[in-house]
Amino acid sequence: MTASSQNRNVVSTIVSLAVVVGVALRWKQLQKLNDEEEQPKSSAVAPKESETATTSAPIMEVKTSTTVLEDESSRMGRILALNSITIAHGSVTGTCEKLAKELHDTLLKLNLENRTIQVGKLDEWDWWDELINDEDNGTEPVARINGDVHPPVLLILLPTHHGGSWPKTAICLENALEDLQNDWRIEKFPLKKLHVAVLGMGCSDYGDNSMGKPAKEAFRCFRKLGAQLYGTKVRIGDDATGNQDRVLQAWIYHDIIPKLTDMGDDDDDLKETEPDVMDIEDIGDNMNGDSKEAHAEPSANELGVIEPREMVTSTQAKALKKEGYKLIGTHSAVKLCRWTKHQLRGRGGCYKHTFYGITSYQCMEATPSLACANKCVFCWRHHKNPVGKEWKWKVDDPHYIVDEAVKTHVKMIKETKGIPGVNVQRWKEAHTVRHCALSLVGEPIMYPRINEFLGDLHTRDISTFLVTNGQHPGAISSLIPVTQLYVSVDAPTPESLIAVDRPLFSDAWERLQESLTLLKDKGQRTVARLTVVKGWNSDEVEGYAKLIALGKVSLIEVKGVTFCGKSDASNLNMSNTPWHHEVVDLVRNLKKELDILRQEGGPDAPPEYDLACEHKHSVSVLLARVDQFAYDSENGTRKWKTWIDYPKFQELVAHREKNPSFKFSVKDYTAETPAWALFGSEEEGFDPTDQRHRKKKKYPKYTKFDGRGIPTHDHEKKELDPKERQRLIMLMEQKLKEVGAGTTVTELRGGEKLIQDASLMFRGEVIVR
Ligand SMILES: Cc1cc2nc3c(=O)[nH]c(=O)nc-3n(C[C@H](O)[C@H](O)[C@H](O)COP(=O)(O)O)c2cc1C
Repeated sequence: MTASSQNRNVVSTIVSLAVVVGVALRWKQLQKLNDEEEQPKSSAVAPKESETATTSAPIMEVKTSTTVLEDESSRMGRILALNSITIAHGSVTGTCEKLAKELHDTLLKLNLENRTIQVGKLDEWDWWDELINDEDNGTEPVARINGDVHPPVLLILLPTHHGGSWPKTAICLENALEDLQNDWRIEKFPLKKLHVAVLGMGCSDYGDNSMGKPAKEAFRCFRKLGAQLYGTKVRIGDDATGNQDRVLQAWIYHDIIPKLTDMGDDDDDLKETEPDVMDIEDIGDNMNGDSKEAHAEPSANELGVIEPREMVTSTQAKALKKEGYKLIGTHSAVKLCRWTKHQLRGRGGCYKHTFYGITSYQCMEATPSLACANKCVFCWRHHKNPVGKEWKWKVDDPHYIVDEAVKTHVKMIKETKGIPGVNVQRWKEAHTVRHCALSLVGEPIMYPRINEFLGDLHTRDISTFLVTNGQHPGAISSLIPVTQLYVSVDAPTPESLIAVDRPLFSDAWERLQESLTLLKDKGQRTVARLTVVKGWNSDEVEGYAKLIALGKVSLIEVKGVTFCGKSDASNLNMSNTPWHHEVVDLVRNLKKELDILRQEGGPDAPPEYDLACEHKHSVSVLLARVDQFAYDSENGTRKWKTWIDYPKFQELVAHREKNPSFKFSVKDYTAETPAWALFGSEEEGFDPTDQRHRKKKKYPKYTKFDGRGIPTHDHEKKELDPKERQRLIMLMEQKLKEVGAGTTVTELRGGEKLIQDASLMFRGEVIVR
């Protein structure tokens, strides 16, 4: 039992249930008064649709009694109010929320007479108070005057979290149900007047039978507490098959609507009879729903089919295409990177150009596996791709994928000809793909024929930058040499890894550690990639250092997260995006921690790293191994060779192809890093052969800003005079009036996003992510 529920019980053991109810009511009112005092006026919430007269459905107005007026600070109506229908969801990544809205819309269209319909998040109610307090705010007399009396209906949508646990957003309900069952002072079937239906969401790819557990538990608890359950089974939607919409429809049309429209004046429901309690253990097998269309897709066994299914469902394909992905075969995709377009227009390349000398306009972003075993909070795909622990889908031919990927990429290049400012010479060269970034979406290393796929790219003289999230150590150890092999290190502790990556594997931390350890013996260039999400994984640098030490990686890339616009599936916003100087600070601290570990010595001591390059434009900094990439110039200054000799790499892999016992290593294909790409250079990692594009050149370049984003220092790093500061403050205030305090994201042609945010107005760049 939780601490909060224990407290509640300690307080309430001194009074009878009747008194508890009274106290609870008063306490709730007092709480609300307190809350009101603490909250600024501007945060007052607008009335819900169902509380206003603006909805098209004939919703009964219930705000007539004194009790309701007393309770007016509450946004949500009472759960046990007669004639109420409450839709409550515990959504974290948006699925249940979306389905709850669809259910709400469907019920509104039914024009159910004399009902209030409300929809909200579970944590908008105090469930203990709601479920023991059946004083319905005076709705009963009003309802009786109007004729029909309907029992309260509660429709719950619950996602599944790790190992079948309830998501944080639903713990409030879990605790209340547990307390209600365990509290000896409460009558036997306290919820007998309540009608309940529960819908579960989960993902069978977790493969641990956890799918829908919270929904099943809720179902059992409500039944134990005497509630009238709609349907004898809990329906469960499955992300892996994308059947959520069908399950919702089955729930609505088979379980909910027949009951809602049937019950009419059926006062039996309100009679204080013993409910028909089904043996709880019987529920188990029936949990998946009783109508065929509500089921998760039938298994291969059921169909007698041996052929595995295709990875991407039609819903997922639609969503991915909408985001600009060109799907290839049944599990691969390419997409034109914004940096490709940037460099074609002479506006600078990506950080891989700065750090490693790739030509961004000859780089193809691709993946042979749209599926992934994580649902990272910063995933720029907003989780529209499938998830899975292991490959269980049809396998396309690797040569077909490479062929189609290149053709599709070149087709997209052709289409860029019309973009203003495209450099014709570069555009022509761009028709030859020279690099492949396998970091687009999903987990490339999951593809069972990844080595053949990579080999095909190498025979076409295409370099390979492969990024894995470290959940498949087996695939890392059997991987052939690639130009650069990355493992994403998204969090420094097991707890933060679960919070940030939201992995399918319960041993995700151990898998990451094993993957990093395997990097030590790969031979070629290896990279630990850190994506900094402010407030999520930006602390505990010591933890990062320990992880990195496991692999003794060649390079450490630290990059600020890119904000990809608001998404149902992500809680990120602009405040999670670090400034470049914050990333630099983190990198300096990381270096210090690595130095400490190195000085401590021992077999796991990391090698020496130093800050080698930066690309301010994409908030990225590179730490490189001194022994592999640094050398002293004649005048004693440190120089770097982080760039790649691509023809040499192709030569080496070709040699290895002929003679598999041939080994080569990092130093065999390094190349000199130009001065403009080095950390601390004037150019901040921006290739001087290109032109940095600044918005209308409206403001001069500033070098320092205060916390609000107002410049404090001019382009020569001199402090601005107070008069100029005042002018800029006024400009910012004016902008704030225009665009508000938050961030607006406008989707531009080609999927780029324009971020409007007053705090960025003096940064001088077009902020397209
Ligand atoms: C952090 C996290 C952990 C999850 N763990 C499980 C799990 O253990 N078992 C399962 O069946 N589904 C699991 N899922 C899948 C969700 O239940 C599923 O994606 C659901 O549709 C999410 O609903 P929501 O978008 O409304 O939050 C998990 C999802 C997340 C984000």
